[in-house]
Amino acid sequence: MFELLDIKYLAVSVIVIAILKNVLLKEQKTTTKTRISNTQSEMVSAAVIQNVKKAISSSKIFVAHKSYCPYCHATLNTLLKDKKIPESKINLLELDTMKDGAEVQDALAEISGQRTVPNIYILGKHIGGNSELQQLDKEGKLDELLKEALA
Ligand SMILES: N[C@@H](CCC(=O)N[C@@H](CS)C(=O)NCC(=O)O)C(=O)O
Repeated sequence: MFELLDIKYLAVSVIVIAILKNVLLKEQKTTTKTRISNTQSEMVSAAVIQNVKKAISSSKIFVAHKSYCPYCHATLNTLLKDKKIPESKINLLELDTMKDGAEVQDALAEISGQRTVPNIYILGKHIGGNSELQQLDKEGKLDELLKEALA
């Protein structure tokens, strides 16, 4: 009688362990898949990086910005209103409204090490964001740079 019960318990235990093992294995597989797809979605394609580099190097002034960003508004105010740079002389990329803006932002982060906007380049040289632009202006170096860019 006892022996029969023991065998029953043993059989039930083996089944429970097998089910648990199966569930754990399935969970592990899903986690690995999620990690792989996350990595892939964070990758910027070489073609996009190449295109962004080309846009930077072929622009006298390059500003990646976002429509709602107050730092971007300050930068554009400085360049367009204070410094009277014609809009046609600035390569303006509005990342939140353009197609592929998120990818361009990823590429910019890769190229310049800066993820935030505005992301400013003058004559292919990375200036930084709005703080750096305003600092250059305070130091009296911005006018010279802009003059050189528009010469
Ligand atoms: N210190 C920076 C601040 C820029 C900043 O924080 N920009 C925000 C938008 S207003 C940003 O880029 N956030 C991340 C994002 O939009 O992806 C500067 O002066 O440019």
